[in-house]
Amino acid sequence: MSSAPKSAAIIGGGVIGGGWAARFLLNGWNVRVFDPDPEASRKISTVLDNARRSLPALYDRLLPPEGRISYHEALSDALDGVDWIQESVPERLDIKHEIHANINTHAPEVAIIASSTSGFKPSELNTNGQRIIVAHPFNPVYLLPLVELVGDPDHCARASMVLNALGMYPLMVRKEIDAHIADRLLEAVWREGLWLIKDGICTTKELDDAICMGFGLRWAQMGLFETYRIAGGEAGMRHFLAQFGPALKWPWTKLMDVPEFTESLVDLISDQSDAQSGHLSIRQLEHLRDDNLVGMMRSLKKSQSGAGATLSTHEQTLKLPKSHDLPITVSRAIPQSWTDYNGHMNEAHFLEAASLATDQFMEMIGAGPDYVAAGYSYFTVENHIRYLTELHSGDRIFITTQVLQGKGRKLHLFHSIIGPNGDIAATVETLLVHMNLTTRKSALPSAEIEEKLKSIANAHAAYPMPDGAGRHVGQARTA
Ligand SMILES: NC(=O)C1=CN([C@@H]2O[C@H](COP(=O)(O)OP(=O)(O)OC[C@H]3O[C@@H](n4cnc5c(N)ncnc54)[C@H](O)[C@@H]3O)[C@@H](O)[C@H]2O)C=CC1
Ligand SMILES: C[N+](C)(C)CC(=O)CC(=O)[O-]
Repeated sequence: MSSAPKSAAIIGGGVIGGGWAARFLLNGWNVRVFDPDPEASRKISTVLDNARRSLPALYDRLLPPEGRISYHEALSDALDGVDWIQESVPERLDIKHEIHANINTHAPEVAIIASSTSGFKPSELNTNGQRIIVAHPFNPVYLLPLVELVGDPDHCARASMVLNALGMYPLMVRKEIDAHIADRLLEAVWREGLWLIKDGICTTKELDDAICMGFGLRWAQMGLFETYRIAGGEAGMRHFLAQFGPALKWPWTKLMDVPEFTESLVDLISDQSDAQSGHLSIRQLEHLRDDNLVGMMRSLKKSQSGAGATLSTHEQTLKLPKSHDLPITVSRAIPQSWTDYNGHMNEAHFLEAASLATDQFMEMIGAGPDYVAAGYSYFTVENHIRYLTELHSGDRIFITTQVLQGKGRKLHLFHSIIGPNGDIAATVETLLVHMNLTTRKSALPSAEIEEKLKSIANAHAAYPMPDGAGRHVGQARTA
């Protein structure tokens, strides 16, 4: 396969097209946009700004260099030589049919052609023998991994590989159905919600509280069926069904009965929504949503649950840069969540970054997860941090790690955190001791590790002692 950047055509650059553009671009693809709206490039730039401040923050590795984005007045231009075509025009079958007919005329033969449609089936889109599949994403497309794939199995399988490489989670919908899987669920909650408000049972805020304070939190890490299995107690799902099965006959839902879509319903919902969130701009709400999503997804990554497992798999494909110098043990962007009220990276996260560097070094010498599972590891017994220059959200940093001593039970490392200008932003000097995890006592490392460390330490001895090594807080105590 050629290593030239791949390119995607984004047809319709609104909320969803803009999100797709960001997902492709930030994963190194070139993006070619076709949208007749003269405001399209401005709107997409704001989505890109959001994506740049949030997507890299999910990862403890750098994403590939950004691709190039271009805007095209003719559809045929936008489709020139592309590998993927993503249609995200408004959800109207007549508009979709018209644009699909044009796409079909100009699309490269090998390109995947996908529609973002929330609810139309491939059989409704492909009325003239086209080869469009559904690739239904979730907003914000640059952060949320789920994409529902519907249509020709071979095309969906190809699409699936691409989506995995973009850090997404393709879900094959095996049987086409109006509104796919996820949107049917959303639609059920949405319709029920409209009734609850129309009938004056609750306001938009109270309904949102009911989601955010309870089952919304559960659903990010386990779905409906796993959480209800647990809700059945020790007897699990069978007990849950025995208890709540009869409720299916009770009037606990109005699902088949949709409130009439009138001006007064629109006013009721919009006014309540203004009262609930009108004090914040859409941009502020987007930032709040994205920062929360990043925080949640990063913590799901630690437990490898739900979207965290997808994130972790993608992260493993992001390689550290090769170095002919001291080894690079971290290469990443600073997430917003690492900054504090002083508007810069908080002190605690310098240690977190250095701890990631130590973990990477452990992998390099063969003391990674398998070694730990075999009952041995290193424990940190001392750290000394020097904060030299400020770092800010979005800054790209890398860390080099020098072995100052690696003999017997002791391992003495010196991490230099290099900021975006190439300056040393901080140094973290770390002393570790090799441990037997069964006895919880210090012990000699394995012969292989001893050997590896010896050769690294010998090579690193050729470098001068780093500035600041051996420092302590030298402030004299005054009375
Ligand atoms: N908004 C959402 O939450 C989600 C929407 N979707 C689906 O994504 C698609 C797009 O929805 P949104 O982005 O929300 O709509 P939008 O209204 O934000 O954007 C639609 C864009 O298409 C452009 N457009 C209109 N006609 C066009 C044409 N003939 N050629 C090229 N561009 C054209 C418009 O100028 C506009 O920029 C729909 O199929 C929708 O169901 C999917 C997931 C979520
Ligand atoms: C409301 N909606 C049908 C446009 C929702 C979606 O398609 C998915 C989402 O992001 O909620």
